[in-house]
Amino acid sequence: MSVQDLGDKVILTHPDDKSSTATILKYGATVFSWKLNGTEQLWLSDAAKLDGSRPVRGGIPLVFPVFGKNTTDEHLSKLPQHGLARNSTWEFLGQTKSDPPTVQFALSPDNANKELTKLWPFDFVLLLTVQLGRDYLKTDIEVQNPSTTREFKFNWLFHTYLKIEDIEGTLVSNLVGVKLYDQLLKQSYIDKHPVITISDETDCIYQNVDENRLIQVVDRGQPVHTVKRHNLPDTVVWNPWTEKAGGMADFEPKDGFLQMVCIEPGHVHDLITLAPGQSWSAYQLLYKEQLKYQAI
Ligand SMILES: O=P(O)(O)OC[C@H]1O[C@H](O)[C@H](O)[C@@H](O)[C@@H]1O
Repeated sequence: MSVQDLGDKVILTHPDDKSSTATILKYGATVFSWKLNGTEQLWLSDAAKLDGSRPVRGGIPLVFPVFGKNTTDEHLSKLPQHGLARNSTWEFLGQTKSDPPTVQFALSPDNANKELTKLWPFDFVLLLTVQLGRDYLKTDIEVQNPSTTREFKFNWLFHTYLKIEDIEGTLVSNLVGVKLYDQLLKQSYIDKHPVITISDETDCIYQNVDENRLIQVVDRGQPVHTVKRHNLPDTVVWNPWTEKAGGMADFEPKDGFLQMVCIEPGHVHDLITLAPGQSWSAYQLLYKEQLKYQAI
């Protein structure tokens, strides 16, 4: 059975390898587990809420229609950090393919968090497609504007928590030479480091990253994760480190930041404007690839 609907969550099992699975919570349409040959690829806090009481701390939370906290847009500025997609229960539309197992989820004002759609009163349809490949996990998003009269502006981001052995031996590659906005320093600069190493709180938005750059998480010389993006020009690299992790009630264990790094593909450097009747789509592909240091 390659797709099981268990009520609050859906489990995909690859037909060629029963130990490769993906589990999606309908709340937030959050992929909170991706096992490849039985090995978990995503980091999930031990204190993550999976009961719909708050966004999932880990996996791949979905960020829409705003990344972070907007302070300028009349409506977006009323929404909580990261918007309403991750704290709404999506409708499971069912299986679109059995091999590779592929399923779809939908969100609109009909089923989105009512308190939040009051604050952001626009008509929208989100369609998330999750595909479990033999050695990859692909998440596609389509954002539709069904209105015939009103445009809306939005950000989109896959807030992906990647599981690693040890942050001290890990680096992130192929972002050299990219302009970033450092959310901690509140400064923009070009990252001239050949690779990113993380030894403290890190919160950087890499902007307009060439789509041909394969972002790799490399653990002691071995690429453990490769992230390919389509139509997602920006990538946030985030690690809360000790103090911030200590301040998050749903972040456990408190030293769990040593086993995770967030690589978050999105469109966040500015707002996308979607005209009436138009749609926008993008995807994130997580897969295994040999080491590829690129100079783009
Ligand atoms: O705690 P959350 O609302 O899930 O946000 C967690 C993090 O998300 C992103 O990575 C932002 O760049 C960070 O500034 C933020 O702390």
